[in-house]
Amino acid sequence: MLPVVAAALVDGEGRVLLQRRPPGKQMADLWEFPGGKIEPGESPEAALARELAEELAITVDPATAIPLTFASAALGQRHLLLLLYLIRDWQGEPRPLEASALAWVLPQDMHALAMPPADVPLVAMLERLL
Ligand SMILES: Nc1nc2c([nH]c(=O)n2[C@@H]2O[C@H](COP(=O)(O)OP(=O)(O)OP(=O)(O)O)[C@@H](O)[C@H]2O)c(=O)[nH]1
Repeated sequence: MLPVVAAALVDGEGRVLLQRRPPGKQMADLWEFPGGKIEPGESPEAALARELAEELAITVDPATAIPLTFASAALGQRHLLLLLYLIRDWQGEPRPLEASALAWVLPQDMHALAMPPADVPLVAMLERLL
């Protein structure tokens, strides 16, 4: 089981921040929610704040991360459990420290982007929940 946290960072216009995975990595060039693997002993919320600092250079208070939905999907030989949190408040301007690009996208417009298979049901949930 691979536990992963990811963030739906939502701006005042209901757009969600996506980042593009860089060339050379697994699932290169796909658009994903910022986030990553939970380290042993780490809470999901702490992992989320750490990943957002590492990937986007923003500061998030773990207590303000709102559990939104999750995805459960096979990922190679492993099984991915992706916990998606809603984040409406952060400090700093997101910068693509690890991604090749960032984009603010309405959920309804995400269908036009190539995303990991596990994210497809998450997009459908965002359309209904945001
Ligand atoms: N952050 C993120 N990861 C996702 C999404 N959808 C999805 O299948 N994943 C998968 O969940 C895992 C996330 O872990 P990660 O971001 O630390 O993985 P990575 O390969 O980029 O980092 P690594 O080099 O440290 O292993 C990856 O296998 C990634 O492909 C998503 O929307 N956001």
